[in-house]
Amino acid sequence: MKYVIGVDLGTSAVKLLLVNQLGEVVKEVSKSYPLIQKKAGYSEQDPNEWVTQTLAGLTELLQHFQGDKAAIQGMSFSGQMHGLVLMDNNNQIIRPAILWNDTRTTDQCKQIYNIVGEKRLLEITKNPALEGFTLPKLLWVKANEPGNYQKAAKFVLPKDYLRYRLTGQLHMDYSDAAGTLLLDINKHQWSTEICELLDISTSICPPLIGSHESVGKINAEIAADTGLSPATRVFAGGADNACGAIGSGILEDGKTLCSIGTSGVVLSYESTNDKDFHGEVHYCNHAVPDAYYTMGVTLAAGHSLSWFKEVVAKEDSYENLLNEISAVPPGSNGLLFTPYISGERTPHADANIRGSFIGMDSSHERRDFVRAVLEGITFSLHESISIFRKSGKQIDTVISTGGGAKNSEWLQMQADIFNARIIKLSSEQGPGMGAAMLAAFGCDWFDSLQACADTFLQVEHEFYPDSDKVKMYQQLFLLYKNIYYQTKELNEALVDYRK
Ligand SMILES: Nc1ncnc2c1ncn2[C@@H]1O[C@H](COP(=O)(O)OP(=O)(O)O)[C@@H](O)[C@H]1O
Ligand SMILES: O=C(CO)[C@@H](O)[C@H](O)COP(=O)(O)O
Repeated sequence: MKYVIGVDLGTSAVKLLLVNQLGEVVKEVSKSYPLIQKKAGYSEQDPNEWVTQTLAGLTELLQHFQGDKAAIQGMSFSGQMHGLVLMDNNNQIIRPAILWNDTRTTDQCKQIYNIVGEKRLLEITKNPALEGFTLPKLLWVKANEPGNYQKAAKFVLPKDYLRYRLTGQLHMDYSDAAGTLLLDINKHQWSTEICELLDISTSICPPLIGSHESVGKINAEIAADTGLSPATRVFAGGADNACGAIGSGILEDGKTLCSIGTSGVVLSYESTNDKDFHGEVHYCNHAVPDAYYTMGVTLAAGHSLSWFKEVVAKEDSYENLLNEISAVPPGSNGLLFTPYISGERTPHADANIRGSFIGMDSSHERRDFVRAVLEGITFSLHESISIFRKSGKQIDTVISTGGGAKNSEWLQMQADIFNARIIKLSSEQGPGMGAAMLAAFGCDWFDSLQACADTFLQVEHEFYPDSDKVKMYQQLFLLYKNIYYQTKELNEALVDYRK
């Protein structure tokens, strides 16, 4: 039997999958690391933690592996997108990574629009200037930490840094580069125009590579430390959402993914890059050669739930907490929640908005709040589904993955709110599975990623919308949508009081 390893460098943890030739997950290991939040709106991580935890994870993954280590033929990566990792001339880390959910860069987004122009930026990158993207972070360091900027020889994204530490080779793949706002997504090359306009040296941009392409072999030292064979081939990998799409079989037009990790994403396959969503959703290169995808992003999806659990039920398991919600009807007995605890991206690109519970009543219990949190997250994702439907896309089936797909009640809620059939695959680890599939394809196990998906991916369960609940949620969604407009001004006024 042959094997590959998929490494998903998430925001909450690195998840490693050992997958055999049949697509079976033989072993799964997860190692978590903290977020560093020095101020409201700031979100950083120490890149060394990613490496330490990945190495510990690989060691654990291989600890009781009985087969021939050389049979583990390939490894690839999926990574949280947009995070800025700055490296000096000696490839040393200059400062902590500034992550995708860090929203300190509103001024830099304005600067990009003033200098490049909104229309030109959309033409080149297909995306608007959003706080979470990498280019505004680079400009923030340039303006606020000139000493660090001067030292910067290269910038990379999180999983590129991890791959570098495992192989000694530095690259960035197209799907992740698409989330930097520096890639000309039609030409598949760094935009010298944007670099020149913003006075950024193109030498800071790393070499580009395809997601399924080989970057070489694992370092001998890393192999010895973890128990891997030094013959293990390493493939570039991709952005977590691109890999999540591959790992969920989103490989042709008409397929839609809902992923609930720390962030939440509704993603749709695009065979071309010529559609115009006016920047309402992100438009990126897929990790599949010559393909694209569009997506709407809820900044704090799973994060809203993990935050709520941390505040009110720290010692409880997710299973216990979510068990309570089946006793609560849709609408959580008159309680609504907006998941804007870190600001929002789709459909409101707004770094200052914050979350609300609306309708709190003395009769409400913890379970009402839990249900309201899940409904609020799902309503937010439904805003992205609505944008896609408005553009003419037919969405009757959605593949659901990520931590949020672990709970059946939540999957049924997705069916009722999206008014679509929800498919749960046998592994909810879409991005890690996608990374494993890129390695399997790179190792020539299959002629195409689709052939790999046909072998690797199995439907475990389907959830169908309940027509009565669909109607209730349609009414509640109208109320939910209104909360943003009713709370926007209040939140602007509260900015000065935040940490
Ligand atoms: N048993 C569970 N049921 C429902 N949601 C869960 C469960 N376990 C974790 N989650 C949610 O999944 C999120 C983590 O998802 P994951 O895909 O691992 O995230 P990431 O890739 O960002 O690290 C948590 O923030 C939590 O909200
Ligand atoms: O910023 C985005 C997409 O634009 C996020 O989706 C990140 O890619 C992080 O993903 P998770 O850690 O939630 O999987």
